[in-house]
Amino acid sequence: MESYPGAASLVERKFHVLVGVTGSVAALKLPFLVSKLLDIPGLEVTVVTTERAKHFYNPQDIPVTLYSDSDEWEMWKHRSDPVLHIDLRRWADLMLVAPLDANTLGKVASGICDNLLTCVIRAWDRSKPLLFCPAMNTVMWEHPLTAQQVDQLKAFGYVEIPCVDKKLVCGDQGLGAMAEVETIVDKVKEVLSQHSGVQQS
Ligand SMILES: CC(C)(CO)[C@@H](O)C(=O)NCCC(=O)N/C=C\S
Repeated sequence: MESYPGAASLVERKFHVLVGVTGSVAALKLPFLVSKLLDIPGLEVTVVTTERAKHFYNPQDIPVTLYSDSDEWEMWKHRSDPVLHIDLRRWADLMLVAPLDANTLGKVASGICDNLLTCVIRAWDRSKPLLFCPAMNTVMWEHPLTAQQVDQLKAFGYVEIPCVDKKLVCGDQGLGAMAEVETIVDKVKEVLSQHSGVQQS
C-alpha cells in the first residue's frame, strides 16, 4: 500500500461495537454475548462496565478490552491526557447496552452521568446506532416510570431490544428478562448490514 494521504481510509477497518453492561443479573450473559458478537466477521468489540455489573461475571471470561470507572481516572491526570469516555464515543460505530438495568435506564433518561458508561452515553453521537436491552424484575418493569424512561430513550433515537417474559432468577414469572443473546446478535447484524450498505453506496 502506497503511503499517500487517505490511504488508511481505503483500508476496510473493523466495525467497532461498544458493549455497555450494567447491574442486572442478566449481566451473567456477558461472556456468551461477547463471544457471539466476535463470531460476526469484521467486528471489533470493547466493553464498558459499571461497578455493580462486575458482580455478575468474571473478567477473565471477557476476551476483549474491558473498561471500568477507574480506567477513566487512571488515564486522565493532566490536561493533555486522553478523556476515556470521549475517546470511546469516537471509537465506537455502534453501542449496545446489554443488560440495561433499571438504575442506568433512569440515569440515561434524565441525563445523569456519574460513571464511565453513562458518560459515554451522555456524549453519544446520535447519528450512530445505540441499542439497549432492558432487564429488571417484573415489578420494576411494570412501574410506570419504566415505560416513560424507555420512551424517552426511543425519543433520543436509541433502539430498544425488548425484554421477554420468563421465570426470573428470583422466582417471579413475567416480563423483565433480557432478550435472548441470539435476538440481540441478530439485531446487531441487521444494523451492521444497513451500515455496510451505506459504505457500499
Ligand atoms: C438472568 C436471566 C438472563 C436468566 O434467564 C433472566 O432471568 C434475566 O434476564 N433476568 C433479568 C431480570 C432481572 O434482572 N431480575 C432481577 C431480579 S428477579
